Amino acid sequence: MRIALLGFGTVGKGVYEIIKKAKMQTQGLTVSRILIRSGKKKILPEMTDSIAEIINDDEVDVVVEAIGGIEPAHAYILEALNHQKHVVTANKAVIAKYLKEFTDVANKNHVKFYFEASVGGGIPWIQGLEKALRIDNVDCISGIFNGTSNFILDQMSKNNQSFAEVLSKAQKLGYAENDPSADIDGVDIANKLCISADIAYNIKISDRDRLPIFGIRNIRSEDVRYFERKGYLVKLLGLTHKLNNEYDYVVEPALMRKDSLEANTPGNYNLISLNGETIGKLDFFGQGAGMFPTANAVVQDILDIKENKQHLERNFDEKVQYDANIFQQDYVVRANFDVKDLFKDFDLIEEEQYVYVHQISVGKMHKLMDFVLEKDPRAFMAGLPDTIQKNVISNKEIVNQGVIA
Ligand SMILES: NC(=O)C1=CN([C@@H]2O[C@H](COP(=O)(O)OP(=O)(O)OC[C@H]3O[C@@H](n4cnc5c(N)ncnc54)[C@H](OP(=O)(O)O)[C@@H]3O)[C@@H](O)[C@H]2O)C=CC1
Ligand SMILES: N[C@@H](CC=O)C(=O)O
Repeated sequence: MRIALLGFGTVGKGVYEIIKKAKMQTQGLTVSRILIRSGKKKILPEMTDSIAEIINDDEVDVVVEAIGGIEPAHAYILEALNHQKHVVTANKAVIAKYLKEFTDVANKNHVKFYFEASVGGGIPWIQGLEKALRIDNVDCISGIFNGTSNFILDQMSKNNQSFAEVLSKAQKLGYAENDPSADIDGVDIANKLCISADIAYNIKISDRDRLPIFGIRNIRSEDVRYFERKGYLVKLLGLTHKLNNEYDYVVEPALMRKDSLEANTPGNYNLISLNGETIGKLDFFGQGAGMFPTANAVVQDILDIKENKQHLERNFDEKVQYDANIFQQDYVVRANFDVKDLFKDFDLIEEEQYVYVHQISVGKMHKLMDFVLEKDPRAFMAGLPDTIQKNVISNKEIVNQGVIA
């Protein structure tokens, strides 16, 4: 099986190295072409700067897209599929946007489009989710989906290092995105949660602007210390529930009890959980970022193609509506002005520079935080998932509160 790598950065190099090792299972795999940018030195004989050369090479069976970003990745993937080449990618940004289009084009051309590495790095999460869906409806997905932000929060907590110091370390280790703001502002998690929800609920999330996303850009060492004194570690979580024909969705910092699985997820590790009707809560744990864990997942997809292993078929056509207010929970806010008036409709407790807001819906909280940020762009907030419950002003029945309850 002949493979063309598009991009020779962290992931591309990792795939190349794993395949070169030629272990029993990877025998028969050859990297025959590598796309690099024009003007870059061709240090390997397989290197080319011509995408047309790759697309028109009849001997290339699988194209691995590892350049990242939206364009030209989107165009290259479509070209490869339309030339009857299987495609494997780790690029969650482009998949979150075009999963349905890629799936349709792959089906039309009778080739595979596989993307295990795009969510959870080396963790077999997509396959685990798809396997759960063979039997169960999945009504909750939650967890730590980003290695860089988890690494930052972990190091800030364990080594008392500053945010900037640890971010630069995560970049050197190859965990962070080209533009690391995607990692720290929650956008990378939002992409991974969209892909997971698309598969779990068989939908296409398109209106991304409505989704509540709050990152860890504003967290300070003093916040980390204060929450630790209260018995919590801060984690950046993604969470979605499905209730009948509605789903919610949020990316936000959360205070996790020190003995929880999330609090004990270290470094670049991810912990992703689902809740299924008969399987109950199922947790997936492993390295969510980095060269070899990610490349490992890419090579697993290539082997699945070689062995003609089918993944779950989805048409992403279910009609499930987004609702920002299915659940409510307690939140804590830090701002440099008095926020009590803004949250006057809720029970409040003030402690040091923090205000705890009792039982506010996720959608309402994120809306009010937009006002807080207008006055104090450095303000921070975190949810307390231990307190999550069905929104009292909604009369929806909770069938199952899922993994976080
Ligand atoms: N790193 C990780 O831990 C993980 C990464 N991913 C995803 O994998 C993908 C690749 O990430 P990663 O390897 O870390 O990124 P890198 O930036 O390390 O590598 C990308 C490579 O692609 C090259 N490239 C970019 N555009 C082009 C182009 N138009 N033509 C040819 N080459 C191009 C870049 O060249 P140049 O250096 O010249 O810009 C670079 O060498 C991304 O989508 C990322 O989100 C997914 C899971 C984990
Ligand atoms: N930047 C991402 C890489 C893997 O998806 C992360 O840190 O998780």
